[in-house]
Amino acid sequence: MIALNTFIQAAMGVFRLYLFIVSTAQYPRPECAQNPNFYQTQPKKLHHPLSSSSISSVSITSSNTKSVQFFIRLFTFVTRALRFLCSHLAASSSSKFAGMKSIGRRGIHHLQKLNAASVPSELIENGQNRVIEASLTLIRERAKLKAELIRAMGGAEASTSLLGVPLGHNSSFLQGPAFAPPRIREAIWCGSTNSSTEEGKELNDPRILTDVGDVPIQEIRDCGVDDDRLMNTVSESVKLVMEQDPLRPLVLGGDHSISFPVVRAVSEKLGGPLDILHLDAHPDIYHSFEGNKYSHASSFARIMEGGYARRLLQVGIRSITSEGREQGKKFGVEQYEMRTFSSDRHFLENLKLGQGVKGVYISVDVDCLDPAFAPGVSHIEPGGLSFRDVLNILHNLQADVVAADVVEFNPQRDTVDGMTAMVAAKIVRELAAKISK
Ligand SMILES: NC(=[NH2+])NCCC[C@H](N)C(=O)O
Repeated sequence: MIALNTFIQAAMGVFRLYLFIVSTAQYPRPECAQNPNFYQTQPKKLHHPLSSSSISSVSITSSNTKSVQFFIRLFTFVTRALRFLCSHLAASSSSKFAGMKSIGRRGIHHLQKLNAASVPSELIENGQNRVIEASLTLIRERAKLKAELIRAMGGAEASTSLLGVPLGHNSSFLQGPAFAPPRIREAIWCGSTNSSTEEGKELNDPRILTDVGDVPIQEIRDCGVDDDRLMNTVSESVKLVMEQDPLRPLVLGGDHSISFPVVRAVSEKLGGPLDILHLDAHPDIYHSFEGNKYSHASSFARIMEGGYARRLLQVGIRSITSEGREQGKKFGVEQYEMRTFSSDRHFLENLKLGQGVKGVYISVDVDCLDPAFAPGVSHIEPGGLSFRDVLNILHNLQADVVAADVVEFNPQRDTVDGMTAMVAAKIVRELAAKISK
C-alpha cells in the first residue's frame, strides 16, 4: 500500500512539473503569481463551486489550451480517485489508521505523524503535558515579573498587559493571522510614531502597558494537542495574567477563534457575564462553520451558549448570512449593520456599557475597518468603518474595560510598508489607554 502511494505521489510530482513547464512556457504567468507572497497567501480553498484549486495558480485562457486543461482535469480526477482508494484501503487494513480518519484534516496533523511513527501514546501524552506546563510557566512567571515591576513603581488600579495568541488554523480562509503578534508589537514601538496615545497616556510607562509574550501555540500543536485542550490552555494563560493584580489582558490574535477561550477565561475569573462590544464585518456566530465548532466564524456562538455575555453589541457588520441573523436573534445579539451606520452613529459613538455586570470586553476584528484603511486582512469586505469611526466609538465609550482582543490582522496580506500593522497597533495602543488606570 505504501509503495503504491509513493509511486502515485512520484508520478503526480513528475506530471505536475511537466504541466507547469508546458503552461508557463506558452503563457505568461498571471501577475499575482509573480508576487513573492503569492504562494503564502493562497487560500486554503476557493469558494466558487466552479473553480478548481489544482489549476488556480496557472491561469490559462487561450482557446488552443483546451487539451492541456482537459489533461489537468483528467489527471486531477484520477489522482484524487486513487488517493481516496488508498486512504480507504489503508484505513480498513490497519486499526492504527482507523481512528485517524475521524481526527480530520483540520488541525491535528502532528498527532497523525506521531501515531504513524508509532510513538507510544503514554510518551505523547507525557510530552503534551510537559509542553503545556512549560508554556503556562512562561506566562505565569512573566506576569508575576511585570506585576512586581508595576508595584515597585507605585502601582496602578488597572494595567494593560499584552498576550499574543499566534493561532491561525481555525480560519476558514487564510491562516496569516498566526503571524500577527510580532508584527503588531514591532509597529507599537515603531519610531515613526510616538509612545503617547491620543488622550495623552504614556505607553512607555509599565504601569500603562506591559507584555507577557505569546502562548506558544505552534509548539503545543506540534506535539499533537487537540483544539479542546489548546483552547483550554489559552483560557488558562489569560487567567494567569489576571491573577497578577493589576494586570488586565489585551490579547493579540490570531484569528477570531481566540475570542472564545479569552472571553470564557475573563468571565470565569471575574465570576459572571460581561457586556461585549464586538467590532467586525462578520457576526462570527454560526453554530459551527464547515464542521468546525472552534471556527473563527463561530466564536460568538460559543460565547453566547456559555453564558459569558449579558449583552453583545456587534458593530460594523456588512457580511451577514441568514444564519447569522437567526443566530443573532436567538441569542438576543444587538447587531448594528453598516448600511444603517449613519443613523446609528450617534448612539454608537456615545455608548455606556457594563453597569450591573463584571465588566466590559472589547473584541476588535481588524476587518471592521474599510479595506481602504486596513487592507491586511483575510476577508476584504468593502463598505466598512473609518479608522476615526472606530476611535470615536472607543474613546467615547463609558465603561470599565476589563480585557480586549485585536484579531484577524493578516501580515501576509498587508502592504509592503506595513500599513495595517500600524493600524492594528494603533487600535492596541488606544485600547491599552482605555483599559489602564
Ligand atoms: N472573523 C472573521 N474574519 N470571520 C470571517 C467569517 C467568514 C465567513 N465566510 C462568514 O460567512 O461569516
